[in-house]
Amino acid sequence: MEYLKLNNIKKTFSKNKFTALENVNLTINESEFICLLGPSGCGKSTILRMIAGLESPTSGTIMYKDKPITGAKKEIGMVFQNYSLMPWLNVLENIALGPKFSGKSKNERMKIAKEYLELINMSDFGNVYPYELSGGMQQRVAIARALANKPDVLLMDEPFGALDAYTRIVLQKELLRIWEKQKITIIFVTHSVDEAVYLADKVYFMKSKPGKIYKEIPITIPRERERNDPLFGELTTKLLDLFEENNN
Ligand SMILES: Nc1ncnc2c1ncn2[C@@H]1O[C@H](COP(=O)(O)OP(=O)(O)OP(=O)(O)O)[C@@H](O)[C@H]1O
Repeated sequence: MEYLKLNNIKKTFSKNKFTALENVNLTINESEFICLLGPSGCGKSTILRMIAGLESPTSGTIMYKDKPITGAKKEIGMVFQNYSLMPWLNVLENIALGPKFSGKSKNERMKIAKEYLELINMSDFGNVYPYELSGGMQQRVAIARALANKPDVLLMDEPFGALDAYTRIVLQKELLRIWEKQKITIIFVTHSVDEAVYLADKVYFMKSKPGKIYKEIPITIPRERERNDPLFGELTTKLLDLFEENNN
């Protein structure tokens, strides 16, 4: 059985007849950490939205455990760049939202929410409202909220893009800790070469006009990765060269 497979995907938006993606083939294994990297407009978010079942391909198929994805699924969760927390709910209530929609009792959902609050090291912040938290903390809560649905696959669309450099590094490390503990599959969209090399098992570098996957780069640096590892520098240069080539 193949875990997650995109077969010859084409995506044309009917509104403007714009072909955003063509010929996209991608096979993702269970528990892998994949980064989609590439210039603005190459279709990274469109790929995520299709895997999430929020858009459908114009042609081609997306198979999850050998079944086509035809709409949103509980097994596939998503985290966006802009936190998307409900401002009128406190942290625990935000995390408990998914379990609430899936019909869990108040006791059960609060138990689940506390478990994930602990996972993100924010046990003391359950009663706090999103506006009282820093961007980094809000994004931690958004991750916990997605995980509380117990997804097998987590789609992350530039989740750290709006954070300052230091917070971003801290959350990258946190995310790896959570990924190793939860053994989920992560598909992570980023513009940052450094972030992709730090996080991914494999980086898929994409090209635009039309968007396609141009190269698969396995990141072979042993974990925990150090940015001063010579291989880190080598892979970073290789990916930066791909950006350069794609701009010419
Ligand atoms: N609903 C839509 N209707 C028409 N065109 C769209 C739509 N959504 C995306 N596009 C276009 O499809 C292309 C791919 O968009 P997408 O957001 O997937 O790219 P991206 O690589 O994620 O970009 P960025 O890195 O800037 O977020 C872009 O040219 C975008 O303008």
